Amino acid sequence: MMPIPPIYPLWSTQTPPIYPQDRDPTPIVPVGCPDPHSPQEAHTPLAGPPPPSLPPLPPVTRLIPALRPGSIPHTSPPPARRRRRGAAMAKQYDVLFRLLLLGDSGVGKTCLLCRFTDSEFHPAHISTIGVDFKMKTIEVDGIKVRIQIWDTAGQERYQTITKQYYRRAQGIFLVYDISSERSYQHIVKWASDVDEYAPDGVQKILIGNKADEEHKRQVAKEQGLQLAREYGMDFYETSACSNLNIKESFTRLTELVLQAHRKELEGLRTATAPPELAQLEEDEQQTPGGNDNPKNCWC
Ligand SMILES: Nc1nc2c(ncn2[C@@H]2O[C@H](COP(=O)(O)OP(=O)(O)OP(=O)(O)O)[C@@H](O)[C@H]2O)c(=O)[nH]1
Repeated sequence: MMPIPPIYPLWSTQTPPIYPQDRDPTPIVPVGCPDPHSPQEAHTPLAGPPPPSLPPLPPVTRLIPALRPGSIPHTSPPPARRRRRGAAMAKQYDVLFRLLLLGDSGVGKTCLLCRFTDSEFHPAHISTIGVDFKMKTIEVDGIKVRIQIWDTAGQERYQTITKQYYRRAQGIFLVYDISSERSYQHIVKWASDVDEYAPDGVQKILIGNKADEEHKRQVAKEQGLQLAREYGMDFYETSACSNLNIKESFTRLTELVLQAHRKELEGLRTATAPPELAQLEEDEQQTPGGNDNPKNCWC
């Protein structure tokens, strides 16, 4: 029979002895360190004289690259790798640029994106945190256009982050929900933020989403058209749920961006490398959100 160990209350100042049966047979090895008990990792001393002492390491001046506003978060590949990947992608597209989805929380920005890139619709609302993106290549007027579509969080608290992405967009969707008068009224505020933070000449279109919810409609189609006219924008009523005008609206904004950058795109067919209006930052497989988790963020 094993002796019964004494009970040590939590408030006891006495250190309890370690009984052999209490010892953890597996030593704790910090993650990332070689396991000193693993035969493969065992350290074998080198034969011969001890190695000469190494020169002192230079002082570490910067461990983490500074993140400029609107720059690529720390997950982005180094420039050389990006260039190589750009070259590898060269055969697959003629031009690359970036579109941004803006609008109140819950208007359906993520659903529009998922419907367009993956032909999927998610009935649950999981709020985007910060920003996320997906990519898709489409052909417009015989030009293969690779588009990065950035999905931003509609919630007020993320707007300091999301505004940093405006300035690198070539095209912007301003999205409201036809069943929410409030989201329609807020378009004025979104448009004024775009004027303030996005580059001159950025292309915009207005989207009234959830057009399938006719019974809940609070914003007449005419109101959408009127607002779009005031801002000089194209207008679409869409439904991510029933796949109404999704391809049409994404293709239209792409066309507008192409038209706006016609000069830069001249000689496209003779160019050796595709012009990149936006830098190719990551391919889909490597986005933190990936294509599997559209709600992950880069913030
Ligand atoms: N009926 C209907 N529901 C939609 C449509 N688009 C989105 N929804 C629903 O609206 C809710 C919000 O959609 P999201 O795409 O997550 O909204 P969001 O604008 O990305 O929201 P944030 O990430 O918080 O900014 C979800 O429950 C969706 O299923 C649509 O076209 N029709």
